[in-house]
Amino acid sequence: MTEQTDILIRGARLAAELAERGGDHLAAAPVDLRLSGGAIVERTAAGSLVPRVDERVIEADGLVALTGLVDLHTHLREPGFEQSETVLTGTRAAAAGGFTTVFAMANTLPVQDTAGVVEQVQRLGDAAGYATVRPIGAVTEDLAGERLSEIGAMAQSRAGVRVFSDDGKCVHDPLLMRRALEYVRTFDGVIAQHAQDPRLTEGAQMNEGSLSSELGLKGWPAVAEESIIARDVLLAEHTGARLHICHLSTAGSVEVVRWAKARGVQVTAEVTPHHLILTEELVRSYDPRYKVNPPLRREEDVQALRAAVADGVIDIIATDHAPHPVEAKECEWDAAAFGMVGLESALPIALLTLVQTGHASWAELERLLSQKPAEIGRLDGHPAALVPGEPADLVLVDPSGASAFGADRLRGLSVNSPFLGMELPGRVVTTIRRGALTLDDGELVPAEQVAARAAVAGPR
Ligand SMILES: NC(=O)N[C@@H](CC(=O)O)C(=O)O
Ligand SMILES: [Zn+2]
Ligand SMILES: [Zn+2]
Repeated sequence: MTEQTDILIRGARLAAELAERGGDHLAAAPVDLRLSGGAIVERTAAGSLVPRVDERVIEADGLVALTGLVDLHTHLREPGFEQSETVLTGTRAAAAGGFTTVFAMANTLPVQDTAGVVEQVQRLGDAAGYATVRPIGAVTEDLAGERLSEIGAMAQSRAGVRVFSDDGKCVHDPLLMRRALEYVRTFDGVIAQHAQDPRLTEGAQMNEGSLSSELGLKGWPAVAEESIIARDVLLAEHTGARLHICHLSTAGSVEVVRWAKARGVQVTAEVTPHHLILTEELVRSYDPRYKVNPPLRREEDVQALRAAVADGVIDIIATDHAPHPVEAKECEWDAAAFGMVGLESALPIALLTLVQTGHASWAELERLLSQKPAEIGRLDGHPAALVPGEPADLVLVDPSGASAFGADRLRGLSVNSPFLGMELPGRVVTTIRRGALTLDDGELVPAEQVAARAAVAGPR
């Protein structure tokens, strides 16, 4: 059972060859792909490769193949919050969503602010085997915003951390932010900022505007996000370091990032699937499933974010998968936790909001969800394309039709998805990591089998 089986994928269409926006996913010529020893070894026109004895054949007619998805913003919750998610359960959700790598946010307990903790998280990921886990290091000790964490030790550790973030909290002190940028610049790292001015958002519960007044909930102004982004792009310019902005949520943030990019600042930006579709109107229900940080904004913001993906101001889609236990969500709005799970719904929402609306082609989707996040995170061992010689990390998607997104689609420990019950396109059919199946015809491969394969392959 544990030895590596070769895989023959027959008749897949490659996302990379579907470069036209609004085009038909059958427009590309189908290909056969042979995977062996963890790599892609052959690629030919469909119908040319003959299955070998013992080779696993996957019929992919009508399916689109992308390089494995990479999430630069996942909360795996372990260590410390294992009732919400663990590295194992979170990476199972990742595999179900077509992800082969996740970057694990640092707001664990203990916080991922030492070499020991990041190495522990990476080891748990290696052992589980469902996805490559790349820990993110905290910028400040205990996320307290007072002293820089052991950034150098985490970068030099076995985990080789390149992404640092206090996500959940903003690095608010400009001097600390400056020092952190100067530090990561020395080894080509990046600071991923959760842009939220804490003073402007004290007690905030939803987007600030006429609706927050109407509902009597304390507002979260757009300027609380935009002012931090404006400051930080200037600090990035001053230091010459790389800056990444987490979960952009307002039209104004897009304009600030556009301005910075035009000046040549090394800034990249992410948007979550939920901010590409949901608006503050949902808060009228007072259903805490819609409570998230940053808050759901206005329709104009949703449209501006989609347009920013289309014109390249926004670089990537990241899930901000934020699992919370039932008690933290089935309560009054004010008392509920901020956050939504998102790994399993990311690709369907991206198809619905970007590909089906003509904002992005399939080829661009592969950049948004795989190539560019890998580049920002300086991820080693990620395939640049589905061509011979590259690692066999890939996903097969069935874009035809739509179906109700049910709780059965959620494979992590928590069920706080805002998309339950929605008709969504795009079923993730097969996920392959390092040449081994993690998701097989919509079903997760059993944990023992995935772990045994991962043990044979060794840590990446
Ligand atoms: N997005 C959220 O609403 N919550 C995140 C923190 C964060 O991403 O800021 C969490 O850790 O729960
Ligand atoms: Zn955040
Ligand atoms: Zn987050």
